[in-house]
Amino acid sequence: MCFLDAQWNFSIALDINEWTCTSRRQLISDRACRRVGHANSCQKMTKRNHIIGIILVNVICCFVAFLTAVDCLPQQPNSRRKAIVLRSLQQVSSSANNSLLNGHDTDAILPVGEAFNLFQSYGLLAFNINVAPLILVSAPSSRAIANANGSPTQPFSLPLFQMTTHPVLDQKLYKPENSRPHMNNARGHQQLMEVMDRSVRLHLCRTTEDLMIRFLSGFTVDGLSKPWWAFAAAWKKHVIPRIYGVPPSYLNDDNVFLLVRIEKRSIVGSINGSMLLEPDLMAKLPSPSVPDISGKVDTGTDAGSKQWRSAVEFFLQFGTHIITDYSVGDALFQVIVYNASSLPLLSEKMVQLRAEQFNPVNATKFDWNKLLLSHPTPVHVGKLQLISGNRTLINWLEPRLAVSTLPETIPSSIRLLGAPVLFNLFYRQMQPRAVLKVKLTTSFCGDYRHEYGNNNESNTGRVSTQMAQRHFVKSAPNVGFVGSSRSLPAFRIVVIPPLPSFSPLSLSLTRCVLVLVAGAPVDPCLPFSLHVFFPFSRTKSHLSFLNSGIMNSSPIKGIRRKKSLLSEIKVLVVGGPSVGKSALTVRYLTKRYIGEYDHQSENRYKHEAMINGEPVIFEILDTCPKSDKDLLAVDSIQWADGFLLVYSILDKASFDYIQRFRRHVLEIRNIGTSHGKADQQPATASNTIPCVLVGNKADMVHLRQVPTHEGEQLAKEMECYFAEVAAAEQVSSIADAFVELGREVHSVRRRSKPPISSSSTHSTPSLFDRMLGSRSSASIGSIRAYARGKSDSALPKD
Ligand SMILES: Nc1nc2c(ncn2[C@@H]2O[C@H](COP(=O)(O)OP(=O)(O)OP(=O)(O)O)[C@@H](O)[C@H]2O)c(=O)[nH]1
Repeated sequence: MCFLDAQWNFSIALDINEWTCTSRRQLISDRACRRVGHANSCQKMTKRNHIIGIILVNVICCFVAFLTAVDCLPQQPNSRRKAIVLRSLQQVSSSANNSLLNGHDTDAILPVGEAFNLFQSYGLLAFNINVAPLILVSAPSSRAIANANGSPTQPFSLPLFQMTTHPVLDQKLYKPENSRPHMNNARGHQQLMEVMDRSVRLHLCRTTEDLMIRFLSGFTVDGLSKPWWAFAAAWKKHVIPRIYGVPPSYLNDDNVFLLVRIEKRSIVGSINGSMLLEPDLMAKLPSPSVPDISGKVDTGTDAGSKQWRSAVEFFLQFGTHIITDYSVGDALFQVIVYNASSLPLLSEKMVQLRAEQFNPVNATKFDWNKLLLSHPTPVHVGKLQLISGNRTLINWLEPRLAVSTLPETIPSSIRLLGAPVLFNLFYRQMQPRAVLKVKLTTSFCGDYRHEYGNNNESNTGRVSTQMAQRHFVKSAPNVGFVGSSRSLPAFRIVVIPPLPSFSPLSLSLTRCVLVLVAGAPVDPCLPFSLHVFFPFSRTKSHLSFLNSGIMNSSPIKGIRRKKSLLSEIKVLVVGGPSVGKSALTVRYLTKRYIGEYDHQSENRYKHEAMINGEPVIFEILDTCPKSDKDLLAVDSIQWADGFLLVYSILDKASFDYIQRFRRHVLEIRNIGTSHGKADQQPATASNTIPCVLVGNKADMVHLRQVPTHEGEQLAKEMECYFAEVAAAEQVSSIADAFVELGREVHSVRRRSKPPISSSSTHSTPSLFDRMLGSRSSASIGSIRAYARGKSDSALPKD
């Protein structure tokens, strides 16, 4: 609970949308404060929030302690991040000042220097949550919400920086290459040759560092002659093999590496302008009234150690970077490992390859695999990986690229070079889901920008702080720049994106304020500290961290309503393995697509939504069948009020699964009717079992195995809603499916008389309870015990 002792009262702008209770509580505070129009109300609210906060902190700390004890939490960084998430959920309770922030309803409080990564679907570089300091302002300003009578308010906080976000997936910028070149005419060959020429790269890397340089070649930071250090500084030793898809024993200098990379840059953009500093605050900057920070920052030998009085001072001293250029797309890569003694032969072959220039006309004459996989024979062929982490496409590609030139059959990306038709098909499937290039440029205060270009003064991989600062002092006295000293191992990169507004349908790349801190250890007193995370660090624990984030941040905690007003809808998400059930569920809950999900266990979530103008709580059970044959336990089926039936349009077997599941449910229902309701008319599935049918992965229509009309036909038979969706790309259509299911459950409930008494609303018997009578009620008991979390019973009453 050390964070409770934190002296600072800085804030971050945290885009956690509706899946945190903090924003909701913040909203409530804000609205209440505006209604009353008096600062006292904020204080009262704050007091109450504070008490609730402390209680929740205690509960959550116990939970974290428990997880740590059972070793569920990953090592320090993740657990630290987890603690930060939890902390963020609580600290808003002391955010009276925040309620004065106009237009910052979704802000939450984290101490400056704390942040964690939420956005894992950005490919190589995942951006992180804002840690912009609030500064205390003692006089009212134009941005402050003054009292109704215009009298001066109490001191309040404002964020130091206001920055815009930039939509990097702007549909206007994205031009999907849909037309397939006609392979049988010269123009088609020419087109394909051009595509291959610009997208295929083979890099012979003599050392592991060489490999890293090639791997991170799209990421640059002005002023750094070796920018990869900045980006790779966050790579943990044990994560690096996973990043390359090569076992650790091969990553040494006894070997050389061939990096095969096929890249598709769908969107290339640049961002003009720069960070804005609040004009009100700019005037106050020389002596901002901020809480004292007694932290000590070790900036290495270049800059020396210094006591930083405030975050602002630190910032002024060290300056910032923002993103000025970026590109979004996807890239396939594979690392092939050879013994170092093969280097001369490999170099010779590379020359030969370059001479051929991947011309598809010539490509067919070549046995590319023989050329690169037979002689010299690699000691290891790494995994095929896509930077975006899109496993579906890799699963599709792997069998098509299998070669048996080696002792075992291994998918080889080199095969694509000799198979233009396959290359073309694959290339068109690559979607813009990963950030492939980022250029960070020094910027400050809107009108200043300087580019170092290639800085030859420092060839150590670290910019010379003294040199940078000399420059800044000359040209812009307020701007500083920090580099790492030679004595320290690497840069720590600090990304401070501002007020992220990740719109549901378009990926927004937040322009980052970035502070490079000389390889200093994370210092709790350091104003800004953060790692850059990579998609390959999506370990199981990382995923469970994310899941637990969703769980812990259940909006239920923030609902201030009588329980009985909220009806509960239990939804079972059903479908064969890997159809995208988790992707759909997480997309609905968080509006985000992560790419990889926990396949080992069922996950249960709660989420508040409006159905027909009424608030409801969706309790969603994301199932996890072991195989196509696993049609789920009867208990789970009985538990549900409705089913979200998911199949993948790329997988006929998953469509068949839905049909088998439907029969299974009907059989269970027949058991129910034969036991207790034999005299009843057998109802159709549709009028008793609310369900919706969803065909997922509609973004990959080229690989479709289930035609739309078959989905429609099945939905017609079940008399239910049907849609083809893509969890990877859509939000609203997925939300529609859930809402539609909620409506269906409501209408079935209305049809089934007698109406449910208000006292039992919270534990509304499921449809199967009602159909199967007491037998099922008893069996559900155990599940209910789980479903009734503490958070429910602790709901404050109006
Ligand atoms: N292209 C594409 N891939 C998707 C989509 N939805 C999910 N995936 C991918 O499909 C794979 C499986 O997704 P999951 O959400 O784990 O599927 P699941 O049904 O929960 O899997 P199990 O838990 O094993 O039953 C992952 O690699 C996802 O990235 C989609 O709309 N489009």
